[in-house]
Amino acid sequence: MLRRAMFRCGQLCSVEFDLRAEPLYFTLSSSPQVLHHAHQQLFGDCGKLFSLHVQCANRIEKAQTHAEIKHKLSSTLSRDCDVFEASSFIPDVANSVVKGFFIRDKSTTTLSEDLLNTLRQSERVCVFSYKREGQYCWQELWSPVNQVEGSERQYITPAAAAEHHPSTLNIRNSDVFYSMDEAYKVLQECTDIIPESKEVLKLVDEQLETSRGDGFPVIVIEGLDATGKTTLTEALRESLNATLLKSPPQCLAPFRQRFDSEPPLIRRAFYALGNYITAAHIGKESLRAPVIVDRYWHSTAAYAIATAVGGRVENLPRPGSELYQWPEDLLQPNLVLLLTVNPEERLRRLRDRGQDKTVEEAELEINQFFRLKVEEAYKRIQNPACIIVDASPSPQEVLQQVQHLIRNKCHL
Ligand SMILES: Nc1ncnc2c1ncn2[C@@H]1O[C@H](COP(=O)(O)OP(=O)(O)OP(=O)(O)O)[C@@H](O)[C@H]1O
Ligand SMILES: Nc1ccn([C@@H]2O[C@H](COP(=O)(O)O)[C@@H](O)[C@H]2O)c(=O)n1
Repeated sequence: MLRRAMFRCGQLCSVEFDLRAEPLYFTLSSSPQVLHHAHQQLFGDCGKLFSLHVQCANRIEKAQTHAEIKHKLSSTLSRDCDVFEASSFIPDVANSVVKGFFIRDKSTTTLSEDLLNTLRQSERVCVFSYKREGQYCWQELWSPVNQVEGSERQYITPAAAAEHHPSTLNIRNSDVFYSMDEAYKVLQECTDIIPESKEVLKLVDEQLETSRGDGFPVIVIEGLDATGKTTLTEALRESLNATLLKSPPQCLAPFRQRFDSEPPLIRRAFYALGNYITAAHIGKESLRAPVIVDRYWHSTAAYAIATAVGGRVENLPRPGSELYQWPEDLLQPNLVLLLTVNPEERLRRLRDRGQDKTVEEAELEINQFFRLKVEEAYKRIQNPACIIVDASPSPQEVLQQVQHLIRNKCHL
């Protein structure tokens, strides 16, 4: 197999060197180019530098191999190795991103080389190494025996930042699905390796009738975990004499853990299909009574986008991006309410629920960027957009606030 570098001439390349800052951007050229200071810092004076990516035509195998490598790198490499997420892409061109890793090994051991050599024995894994001479740095195909495999030198050439963060380019139909068919295809492609896919597809097939006439209102309650969705949806069910549904629906519960352990392509397709099953239930139930839905497409899209996009909130797709548009073939609710509480109150609620203190604090601290991105993505979703509800007051006050909104917007 021809091994082609992830970082290639003609493409813009990025390395998530520091998650709090912009990625470091560069291109490649066949003539030597002087590195900027920041690039020198990244490449450093340390001994060994590698890039690594999966090259494979089958998207399911590629996603799984990438996830396996990510796990291996983080669990095996010593503290002397830094592993950065890296991409190469064509600016503004959807699905042009090739994802991989950049490894900086400061140790004197051969741990990273041993691991890379093992990975490299797979036809699908390509490893390139970097050499420095003064202010110049270039990449070459890496072979542990001969050190380099005589490929042409490609010099690292500093470049200006891309207008759109690379992780936004591959979201459509990899992280977020905008039609049932696209999500369905992913699970069809998985049936050999994940037998449960067949059962999920069967459940989807059984629920195809999703059209809804002028039935009762459908109200979706969204929000991060521990914002009070369960508490509120139960109270609304009683007070409105409504039917309470969830996405993913109960019939998918036995499969959830299985799909949660899969890479984003497969996991997100599973949740997308869950929404279509819930839509079918909504279609039927809203003929009889108002329907309250605990999480729906806003959650599926917001979590998927926030996970796919590295680093800061500023890296999210811009407001108004088509990535925030509701899928045309998915039943729309009449009202979507987003419960928000400040991080301290959410932490208190998580604690009261009995979650281990250190774990939850670590989660809030480490995932601060993630939480901000999920909340912001929720707010950017359109048609329908969500209405923000301050869920900090007591459960009774939140219920009253929401009942008032439902009366005004849905005339219930
Ligand atoms: N308005 C409120 N004021 C104070 N505590 C609340 C309020 N609403 C819910 N809680 C408490 O906060 C915790 C989380 O609430 P709940 O389980 O309803 O959240 P959730 O959004 O459904 O969470 P998850 O998505 O993780 O299931 C529970 O212990 C609940 O009793
Ligand atoms: N409609 C939905 C609902 C959930 N998800 C995914 O599940 C996670 C949150 O679920 P909870 O049981 O904790 O509420 C979240 O990570 C989402 O990725 C979804 O995609 N779509």
